[in-house]
Amino acid sequence: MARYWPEPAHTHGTPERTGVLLVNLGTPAAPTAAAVRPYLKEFLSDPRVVEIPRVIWWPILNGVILNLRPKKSAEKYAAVWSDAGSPLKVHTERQAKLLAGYLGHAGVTGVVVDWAMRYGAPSIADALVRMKADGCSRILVVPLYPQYAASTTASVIDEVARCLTHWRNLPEIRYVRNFHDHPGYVAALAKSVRDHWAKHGEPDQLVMSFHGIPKRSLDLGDPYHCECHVTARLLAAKLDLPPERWQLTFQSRFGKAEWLKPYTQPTLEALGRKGTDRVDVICPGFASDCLETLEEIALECRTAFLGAGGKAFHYIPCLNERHDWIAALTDLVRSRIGDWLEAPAPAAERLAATAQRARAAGAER
Ligand SMILES: C=CC1=C(C)c2cc3[nH]c(cc4nc(cc5[nH]c(cc1n2)c(C)c5CCC(=O)O)C(CCC(=O)O)=C4C)c(C)c3C=C
Ligand SMILES: [Fe+2]
Ligand SMILES: [Fe+2]
Repeated sequence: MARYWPEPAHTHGTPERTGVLLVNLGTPAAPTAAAVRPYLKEFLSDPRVVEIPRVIWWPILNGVILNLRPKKSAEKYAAVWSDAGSPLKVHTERQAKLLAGYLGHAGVTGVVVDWAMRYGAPSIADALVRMKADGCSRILVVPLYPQYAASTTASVIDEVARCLTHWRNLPEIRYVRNFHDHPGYVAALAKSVRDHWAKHGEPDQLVMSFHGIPKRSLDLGDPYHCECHVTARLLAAKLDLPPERWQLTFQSRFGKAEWLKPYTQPTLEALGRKGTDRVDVICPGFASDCLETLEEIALECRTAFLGAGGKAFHYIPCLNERHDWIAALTDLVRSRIGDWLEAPAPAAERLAATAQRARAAGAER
């Protein structure tokens, strides 16, 4: 008698697998105005990012902004672009590859790790289709933003949900909401600072600069501001820094409205003016170096601080491919998918299907 072990019908013969999807913000395909324009259009059309009524925002976006900003932004991108491409994309892809390796090393086998960008390519839609083809019936989405913000984290979840509106047979989905206080992430940040100081000595002041958001978002209940403060306090505590040796600032203001304060560049200029010799800046809200860190901080803010009278400016890189950070990410992912790995859900279905086939085979005999 032929014996076989049927796959659960609903997977149509493909195995049940767990997928992990890392998502970052997105970046243009090239450092040119022609490539920056469609990227900015997609990004700034997201109602999670610009919360102004469309009738007002649309003419501003399609008029002034998309005519003037692409050229200026492209020049900034050109200053940080590498042979491998946009730093944000390069680091995110490497992080995904490393995570897959670390999970395997930790004995977590058979997990599909993929990566995508919220805006531009590679898209979340394509990643979900690839993961489905790979047999992923459970997917953990990991927005690579340590601090939750509606404009970033929630926007990733919106997009995942939007993509799945076209599907019939949905995977089980979970997402990491934040990891601003994850001990491994904070320890990796602290170690990256200590590594820098071991080589270059200590500064007078450590500035922790986070990407800003409009102040209105805080007033409406966005937890981002508080989560940035928690990360900063945890990092300062791990470094044993007294309050007078560090401060938190917000960078990358966009538009004319008030954003979270204090603003990074004016703070650095004030430090330069009042005679602070050396400032180190770290950007703990970015898991990867990108335009906002490499251009705005490491180039523009350096010039501003030195121009205001500062003597030395050090930029401490993002966690990027650091071993301790990828280990923390592995730990974070494992903690969220552990039950998916331990208890293979199809077992009950398999047994039921096998019993049914056995009964049917018996009836035929
Ligand atoms: C780290 C978290 C981020 C938050 C919060 C965030 C909010 C936010 N950003 C804009 C507008 C722009 N941001 C741009 C670049 C950019 N932003 C983040 C991260 C956050 N943004 C990253 C990682 C990057 C870099 C992308 C890269 O390719 O390297 C840009 C594009 C560049 C430019 O033209 O200045 C814009 C525009 C808003 C309006 C906002 C909150 C409402
Ligand atoms: Fe941004
Ligand atoms: Fe707060």
